[in-house]
Amino acid sequence: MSAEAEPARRIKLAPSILSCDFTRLGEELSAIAGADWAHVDVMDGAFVPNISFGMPILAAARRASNLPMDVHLMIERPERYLKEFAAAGADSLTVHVEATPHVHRAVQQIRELGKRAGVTLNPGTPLEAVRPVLGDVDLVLVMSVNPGFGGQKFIPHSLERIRTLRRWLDELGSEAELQVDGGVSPTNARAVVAAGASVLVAGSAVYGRDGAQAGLERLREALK
Ligand SMILES: O=C(CO)[C@@H](O)[C@H](O)COP(=O)(O)O
Ligand SMILES: [Fe+2]
Repeated sequence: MSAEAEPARRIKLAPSILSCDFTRLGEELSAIAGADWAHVDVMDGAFVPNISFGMPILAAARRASNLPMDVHLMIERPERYLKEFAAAGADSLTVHVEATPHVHRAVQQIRELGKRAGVTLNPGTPLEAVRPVLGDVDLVLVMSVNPGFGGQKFIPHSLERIRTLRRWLDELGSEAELQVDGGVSPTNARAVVAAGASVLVAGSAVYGRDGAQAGLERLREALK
């Protein structure tokens, strides 16, 4: 039976703390204790047109929560900082193919640091760009918005890209997680999972309205 007909895999939820209230970081992390991972968006103002935060905030989040820290590096030449982010508490480190000419080396370095190695690409980048490293990663992230900001609208064509990557991973016999990030909400979560995603990132849909606990619950309900 195809993934389209019946998504059988256990779906992980990874709320993005980019949308949380930073004055209450500890409480905002406690509110998502029922999630699977905390998604940590690092932006450098060069690779993307926004600056978020770096190692000190990751280290604080690490101290405040037992959740695995899933770090999405939207920074130029991420290999310069992998060691520091690993030391600050990252459990997974995801790099953009557009951000380095040495994506394979970066992935190798992440694994040598003992962390989950992830690769990702912008919505406008052909999927072929990640294909050579699919057998070497623990996670593939499909960006379903242009990276840089929370609260954007899901790009519908992303569903096709998720389906293709799911097929490629299955053909390789890869157990890598297929993560989707950007505009994920209770409205589209089922379709994203049906297309083959195993990890959903959600920022504004979790932290946006009436508290993260309720937001997380709505997302889970939508998947039932
Ligand atoms: O990496 C990014 C944005 O660049 C994301 O992780 C966002 O933080 C997700 O936020 P929503 O689109 O779910 O509001
Ligand atoms: Fe992200």
